Amino acid sequence: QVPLQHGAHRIGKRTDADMNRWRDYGLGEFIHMGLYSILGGDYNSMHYDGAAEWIRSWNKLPHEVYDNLYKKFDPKNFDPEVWARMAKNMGVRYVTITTKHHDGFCLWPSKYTDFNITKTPYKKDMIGPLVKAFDQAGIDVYLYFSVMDWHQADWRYDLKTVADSVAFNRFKTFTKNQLTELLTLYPQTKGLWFDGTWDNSWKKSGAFSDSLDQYLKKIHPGLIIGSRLRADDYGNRHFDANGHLMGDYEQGWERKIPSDYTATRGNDWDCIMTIPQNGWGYSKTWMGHWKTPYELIEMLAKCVSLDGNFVVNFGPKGDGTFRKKELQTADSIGAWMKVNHEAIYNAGYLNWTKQDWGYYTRSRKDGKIYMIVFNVPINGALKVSPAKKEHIKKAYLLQDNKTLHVEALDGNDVFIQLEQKNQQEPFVIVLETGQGG
Ligand SMILES: C[C@@H]1N[C@@H](C#Cc2ccccc2)[C@H](O)[C@@H]1O
Repeated sequence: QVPLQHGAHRIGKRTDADMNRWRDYGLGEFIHMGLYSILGGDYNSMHYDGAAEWIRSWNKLPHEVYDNLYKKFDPKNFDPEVWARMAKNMGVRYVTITTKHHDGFCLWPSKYTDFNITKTPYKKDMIGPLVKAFDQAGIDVYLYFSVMDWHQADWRYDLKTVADSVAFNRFKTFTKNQLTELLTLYPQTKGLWFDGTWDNSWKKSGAFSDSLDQYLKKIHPGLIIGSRLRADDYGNRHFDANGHLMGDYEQGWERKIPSDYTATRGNDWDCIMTIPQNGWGYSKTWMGHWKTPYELIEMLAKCVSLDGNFVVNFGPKGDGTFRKKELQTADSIGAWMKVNHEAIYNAGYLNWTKQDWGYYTRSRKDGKIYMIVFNVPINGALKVSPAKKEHIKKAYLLQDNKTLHVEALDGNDVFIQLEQKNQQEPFVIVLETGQGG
């Protein structure tokens, strides 16, 4: 073990009520809204082929032009109730909203920079009404905050000189002040989602990141912060030099999902996912493949089957409305969740052998086992190999309680026989098990 002052201070999962609630969410939503939403990935009739919220880094777009977009920011059709209703209908249980992305523009009336929403034609705070609307809809709110801030003169990518460190110390104070402001203005917030912490300046600030983490949890008990905030004594992020997770959950799964349970290292984690191939802020042109609702539902099932949560990203337009494709996706996922949420909420990993037909989840409430089926074999029989000493007593379709025939095979294995083989969408089978031979 490497001696560390600023490594993980807890080994293993958080087990308090706030974290248990986080663990049971299953499905979440991410929302990226900012100045980049105005451009939608385009400038001067050219399309930026990177992630739309990174357009300020495009060499064809002068920084001054981008930074002056605040003069045009006016989401006239923004209605927090509409955003909350969409999320509720989709079946999400937590939402993460950008308060400040890498460009440094604040969607709340920050008193620590004029680069904020009160200086725009819209003038009004967006974060407060959103936190209220989601909270009233019973959806927990998390605030995304980018440490990297391209607008702040004291931001540094690295600390090479004394002057760098003097400036970055001012920047760290600015950061702490803004975070204190967010938690004070929006006390309903359940957690902070940090981003923009990959540069050397922050990697060299492990002691500060540790003290900031502890300070934020002191002023906001129960606050949930993932592994993207901290760096250890040697600049390691997510996992310290001894391989221990620094954070309440692993926050590294951005547009990727663990291959199996081993890859989760037994930690809490969630996967954040874009509907297009890449790009989090609104883009007029979705490049590459657009994930279908069924692809997203399969990712959801896989994440929950591996003890994680799955978070789908939406990028509203500059006027505050969502593109049709995103509304349709939310509707489709919501329709599936209305029938099958029992296999997703309060559910997690089951240590049975993974089969080709889909994913197992096990309820953390009553131990019920669910088969989320995506691939029905030609023979219409779904193989199940329960763990030793567990045997299948009954199998039935969640959607209509129709009992299915369970055919005993060698040992403890069974075939669940499907009378109807031409399923048109993913479905769930509930298994009731018993102990014994
Ligand atoms: C949650 C996501 N993190 C941000 C990023 C990034 C990024 C930066 C460099 C290389 C690869 C990815 C994206 O802009 C979005 O906010």
